[in-house]
Amino acid sequence: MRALLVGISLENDPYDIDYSLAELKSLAEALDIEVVEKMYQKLERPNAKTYVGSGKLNEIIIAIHAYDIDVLIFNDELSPSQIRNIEELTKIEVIDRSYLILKIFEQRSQTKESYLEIKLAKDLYLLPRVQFLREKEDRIGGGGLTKGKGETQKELDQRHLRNEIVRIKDELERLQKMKSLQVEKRKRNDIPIVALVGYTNAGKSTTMNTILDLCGAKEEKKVLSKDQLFATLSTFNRKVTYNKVDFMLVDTIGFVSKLPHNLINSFYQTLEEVKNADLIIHVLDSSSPYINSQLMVVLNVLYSLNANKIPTIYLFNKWDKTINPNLSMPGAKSLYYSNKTKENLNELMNIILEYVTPSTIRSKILIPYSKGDLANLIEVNCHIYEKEYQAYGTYYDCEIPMKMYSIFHEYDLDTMVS
Ligand SMILES: Nc1nc2c(ncn2[C@@H]2O[C@H](COP(=O)(O)OP(=O)(O)OP(=O)(O)O)[C@@H](O)[C@H]2O)c(=O)[nH]1
Ligand SMILES: [Mg+2]
Repeated sequence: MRALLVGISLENDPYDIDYSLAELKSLAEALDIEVVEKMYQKLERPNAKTYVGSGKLNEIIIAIHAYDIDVLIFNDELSPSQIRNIEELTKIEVIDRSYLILKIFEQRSQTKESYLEIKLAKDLYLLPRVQFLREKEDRIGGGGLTKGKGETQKELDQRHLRNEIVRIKDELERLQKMKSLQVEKRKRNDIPIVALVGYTNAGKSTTMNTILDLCGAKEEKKVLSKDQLFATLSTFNRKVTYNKVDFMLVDTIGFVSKLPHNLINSFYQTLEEVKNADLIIHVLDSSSPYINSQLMVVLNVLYSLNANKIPTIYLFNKWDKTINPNLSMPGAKSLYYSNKTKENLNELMNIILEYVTPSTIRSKILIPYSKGDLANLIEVNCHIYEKEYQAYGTYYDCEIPMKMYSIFHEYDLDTMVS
C-alpha cells in the first residue's frame, strides 16, 4: 500500500510539523504501509469540511496520480464527515492518525487489560464510522465487524458495538478495581515505587531489563524491549532488591503526541501507578533529533496526571549514539546513560537508592543503664512507641533515623547475639 501523508501546521502548534509527520511515517510503517510522499499546509484552523483547504486538496489530487498513491493518511483525527468528503473528492481511501495508533495498539496488546482498553477505544472510534470503515478494516487486516451491507446492517453493527462497549466497560471496571487494591496493598506494605516513564521507543523496557539483570532477577521477569513504537502497552511491576533494599520497578506505556481521544482515558488509567511513585526515571532518547518535542509531550502528560511534583531524574539514554553531546536539563537532576555500554549504571543505582532507602527504621532496642548518653540520643531524635525500664537497661520500641542506626545496631534486640 502506497501512502501520502497530509498534515497541517497551526499557529502556536506545540508540535513541530516535520517531527509530527516523521512520527506519522513511523506509525504507518509499523503497519507495513509504504510512505511515498508528505504534504502539509499552514492554517489558522483545520477546514471543517475537508481538513485542508480546497487549493491544497487539488495539489493532493495531482500528487495521488503522480505518485500512484493508494491511501491518504491524515496527521490528526478526522470527523466521519471529513473522511467521507475527502474520499469523495480524491476517490481514494482516507485514514487518520488515530486509526493508525488504534491498529498498532490492537496488534501489540499483550495483557487482557490492554486488549480490552484498546477494543473499547476502537469500538468508540468505529461507532460513528461503522458503515464506511468496515471495508477498510478488511483491507488493513483485523477483520470487519459483521458481513453485509445497507442501512439495516449498519444499525445491527451499531447495536452490536454498543453492547460490546457496555460489556467491555464493565469488565474493565472489575479489572481496575482489582488493580487499585493491589496498588493500595503495595502502598500499605510501603515498598517504594520507581517508575520508568518516557516517549515511546526511548528505552524504558531495556533500562528495566538492565536493572533486573544487575539485581540478579530471573530471565522470565524481564520485559519485552524492541525497536518499535509501542512495544509496551501496559504497566509491568517487578520487585527488585538492590543492596538489601527492596523497591518496585515499574515499566510503563510509551507516550506519544496526538493520542486518539478515545484512547486517552485508558492511557491515563494505565499510568495510574506513576502517581504513587517515589521516584520517576524520565527516559529520553539522546539519539533522536526530536528529543525536545518528545520531552514536552511527556512533561505535559505528567502534569495532567498530577505527577509533576514527584522527584524525577532525567536519563539521557542511548548516550552511546547521542547526536548532541551538549544535551542538558538545567536545574534538574540528570544523567548520561547507556544500556549498551552500561555507562553510569552505578550512578543510576545510587540515585535510586537515595530515594528508596527508608529514612527511618523501626527497632526494639535495649540500652544498658551505663550508656545514659545513648538513651538520651533516642529520647531526643527518635519517635518512641514504647519505653520500659527493665533489669539490664531501658527498652525502647522506636523509629530511628537511618543515618543514626549504626550507633544503635549492637543494642538492637533483633540482631543482638544472646
Ligand atoms: N544504542 C542503544 N540502543 C538502546 C539503548 N537503550 C535501548 N535501546 C534500543 O532502543 C529500542 C527501544 O527500546 P525499548 O526499551 O523497547 O523502548 P521503550 O521505551 O520501552 O519503548 P515502548 O515500550 O515502545 O514505549 C530497542 O531496540 C533497544 O535495543 C541504548 O542505551 N543504546
Ligand atoms: Mg517498553
